[in-house]
Amino acid sequence: MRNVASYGSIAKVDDASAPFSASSPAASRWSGRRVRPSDALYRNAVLTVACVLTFGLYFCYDTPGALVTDITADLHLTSFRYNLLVSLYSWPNTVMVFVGGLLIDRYGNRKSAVALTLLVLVGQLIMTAAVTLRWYWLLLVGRFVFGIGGESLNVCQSTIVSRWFAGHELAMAFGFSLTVSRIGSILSFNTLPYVHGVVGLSGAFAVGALICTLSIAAASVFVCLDRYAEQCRARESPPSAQAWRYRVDSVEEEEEEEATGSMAMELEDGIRETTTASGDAGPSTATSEPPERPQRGSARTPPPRSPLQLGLSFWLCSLIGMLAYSTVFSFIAVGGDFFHWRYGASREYSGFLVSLVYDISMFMAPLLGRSFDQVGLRGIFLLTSCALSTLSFRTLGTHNAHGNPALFPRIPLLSMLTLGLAFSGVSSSLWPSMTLVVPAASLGTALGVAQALQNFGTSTASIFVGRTVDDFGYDYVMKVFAGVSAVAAVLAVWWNLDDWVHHGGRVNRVLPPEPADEAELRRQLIAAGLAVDYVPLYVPVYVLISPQAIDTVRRAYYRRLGEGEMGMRRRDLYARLGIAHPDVQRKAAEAGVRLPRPESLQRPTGISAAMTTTPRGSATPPAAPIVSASPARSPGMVVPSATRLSTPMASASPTPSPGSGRSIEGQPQPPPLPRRPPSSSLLHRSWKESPVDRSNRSS
Ligand SMILES: NCCCC[C@H](NC(=O)[C@@H](N)CC(=O)O)C(=O)O
Repeated sequence: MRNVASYGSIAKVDDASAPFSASSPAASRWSGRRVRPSDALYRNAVLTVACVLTFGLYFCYDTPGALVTDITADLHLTSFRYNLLVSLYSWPNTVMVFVGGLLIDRYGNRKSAVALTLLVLVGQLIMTAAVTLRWYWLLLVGRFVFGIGGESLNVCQSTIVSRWFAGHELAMAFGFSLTVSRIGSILSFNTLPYVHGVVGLSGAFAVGALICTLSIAAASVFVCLDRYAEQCRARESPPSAQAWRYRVDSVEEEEEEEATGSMAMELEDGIRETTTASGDAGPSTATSEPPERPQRGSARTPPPRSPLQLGLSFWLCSLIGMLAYSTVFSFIAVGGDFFHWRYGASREYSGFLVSLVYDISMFMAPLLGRSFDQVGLRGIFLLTSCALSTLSFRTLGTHNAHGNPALFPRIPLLSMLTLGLAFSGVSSSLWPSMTLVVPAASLGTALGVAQALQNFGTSTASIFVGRTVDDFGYDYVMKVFAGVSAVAAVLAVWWNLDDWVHHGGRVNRVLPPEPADEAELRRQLIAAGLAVDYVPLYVPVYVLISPQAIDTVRRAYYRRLGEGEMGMRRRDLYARLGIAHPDVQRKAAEAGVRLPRPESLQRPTGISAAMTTTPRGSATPPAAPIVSASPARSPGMVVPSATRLSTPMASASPTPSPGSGRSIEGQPQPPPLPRRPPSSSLLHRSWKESPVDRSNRSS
């Protein structure tokens, strides 16, 4: 047996085995309105903790950069040793972050977020111990552990954001996560030198560890929020609904298969689209609750794909990211030196110019993200950003005929503003697009591969810069960077074309609201026959069969026949009394049915009698007089004998009295029906206002 439970405004079929689930109307009545994962407040909380996840990571990542002079001086590090320390974050991640992505797909976001924030903290604590003990090798170990946790944490954050904010909020949510990450970097550069002055190197690293605990707290809160959302979803989505989702997914899959030839991919795409949500209920759902993570072991759950199955679109996107990020990151690493030596800028101004990339990105990321959500065009903007990078590097590596380092003095500032805008565009459009071109079940793997490529590109570019600058100079390096950015732009053209031809331009489209949006979910449940939309069903039926409706139709009918208000009241009265209306009598005569003559009617004193039997002030209108051959049944009531109709003509009265057609003089009478008040309030009003009645009462 199934019953219908309330799902917000949705009536949904639920299993009777859970008669008082927390989502049942009864439970809702007792518990009041519960916070729903689709609430804006809830989703903002999720976004906040998701952003804070990597705050500690970015703060600590830039600690060596912020304290470069102090670290090298305090620990007596050579340039090689320092660079080895810094690059030990990236090198292992040319492989390790790929493994991390696989594990994230395997174990889910909640476990991964906690484990990875812990790993980042452990790495930072090891580094803190290392600088305290002045053990360089331990510093390397710490940076290694920190890097393994950190890059995978980036992947985890991206999968969380894409699952909770899939749809029309995706890019903006990514933008906010980038902003918080940038704030972590900027805070590190701006505060750590002062912190070092107060508490020394160990203290500065310890502050980083303290900030990492903030990220662990964020991970813990995320676990609670995500789990609660999942519980809500489980309560509100019966197993059959889940099964239906997968059925719909496979339909989508078949449609897409023709275009892509990849059945599994589209099945997973469909699952992401129907379960993300942001959540799944996310119901930002939009109402968005987080998308449901496909459960392993489920017969219908598609397995994560191997990287080789991720498709051309993904690989192009990853390559663009690798080229674009590697030039910017490796330029940032040497930017201060570059501006100082090549342009003669002061150390401070050089630092300011370099930091512009992060500063602009911090402000622009959410703005660009919001724009992408509103107008789409992620692919076009990624292409434009790569072109802007090309322009920026090209101008930085251009000199006038006299060998002066700039075509005009403002080149560094303008180029860095351009590069900042380009970097913002790349980071704001690349990651949301990445989540659109890979199936949800393989997102961790895909982002892991992309990050691994990015780390490989950045490490390689850094080595290239180190080996090239001394022999060929910075101009050469800038020109190579411009060339690499141009290649990225060409790949972006290819990527856009491929997406347009094979996938209908999905990366440039405006995404619809979360599928878990309540309205959409209701539509889906109703379409699947799992919910009853009682508003369309119940209200029209009620309206159609209501006494008011019947009376309105009847009145409209008689009005069309030219009956006035008084005539209709008379009809009401005749109907109530069970007396044949003159029209009826005429028709009966025409039909050859003999009706008693109207003159045989006694004065309807029975009306008064009937009224006296109705308590004053009673909400129940006076019942029509019960017609009975037995006066004993209704003492004081005069039976208008020979006036009751038993012929079909009685039905000429649209609202026959309960007693009509049951009493014809000389004929056997059926047992009297129980008294029942007239159902129409209009009839009641007519009755009360009837002048006949008034005259009867006065008599
Ligand atoms: N969840 C954020 C997506 C990554 C943002 C991106 N960072 C990276 O790609 C890191 N691999 C950078 C690093 O090496 O720290 C960014 O735009 O910062």
